[in-house]
Amino acid sequence: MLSVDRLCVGYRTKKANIPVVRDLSFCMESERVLAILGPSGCGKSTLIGSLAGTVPIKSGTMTVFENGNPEPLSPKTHRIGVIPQNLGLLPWKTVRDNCLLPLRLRREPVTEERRKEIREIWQALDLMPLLDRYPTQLSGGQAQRAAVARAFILRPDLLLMDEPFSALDEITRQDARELFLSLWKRRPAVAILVTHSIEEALYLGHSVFVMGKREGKILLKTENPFFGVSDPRQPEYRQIRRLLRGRLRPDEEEDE
Ligand SMILES: Nc1ncnc2c1ncn2[C@@H]1O[C@H](COP(=O)(O)OP(=O)(O)OP(=O)(O)O)[C@@H](O)[C@H]1O
Repeated sequence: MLSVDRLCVGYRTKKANIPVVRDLSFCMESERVLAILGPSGCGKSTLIGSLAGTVPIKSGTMTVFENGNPEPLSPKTHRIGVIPQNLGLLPWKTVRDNCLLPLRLRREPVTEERRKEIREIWQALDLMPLLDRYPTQLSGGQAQRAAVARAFILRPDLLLMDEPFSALDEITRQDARELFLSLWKRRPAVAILVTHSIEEALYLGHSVFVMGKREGKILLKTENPFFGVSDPRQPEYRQIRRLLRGRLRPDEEEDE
């Protein structure tokens, strides 16, 4: 389980302090995906960065409970798989080396069993013919698949995804979502997905948050019974979609 309690994060520039997230609290059970929606600039990437350990927090706690024992979330002690907005592939390394880098940094031995699993991930993502290419030699969709592979190869305890499929056309995007889901089901981790797509949030999130423009406030939290359901036609689906759409409109924030 992941617990975030009264998290405050901001940036300091030469001229000002910029508070971005204030007193944000939420809890996630194991093996769940949380999808976060919110207007541009509301602090979604900042939250992802805080959880990944790349953006320093001002106050608050982020705790992982394993077998009931609390431990502060840290990239040193936890496996945190990140798919950042820019994918974060190193241009001077091949797809193979990019994918294996997190394991090498952690000095993890690649056992025969692990090697088999890595191969299966590459095969599932159709990366085998691309392993010796460099990121600049990949299409947007191929690069995205390499970033997804890299995150899953780590066997993450926590998987953080910042608009991982945003650069893809609609058909490739649908394929990428399905691939993500099948990989996640094999080895379910606590996962947080930032997206601008309501449909994507409802396909990939067990629960969905809508963040507001001001101070990373959560305007709406909803459970989503349509996780992994493609082409839902039930009225309840349309109802949740309408609710989320309404909450994403800027003028809806004022009445909170
Ligand atoms: N390094 C930084 N220094 C100063 N301000 C920053 C920095 N990074 C982000 N910000 C500011 O923090 C706020 C939140 O940015 P963030 O990238 O978290 O938003 P976001 O919700 O992910 O946006 P988008 O949907 O456009 O990606 C914005 O006002 C942004 O200008």
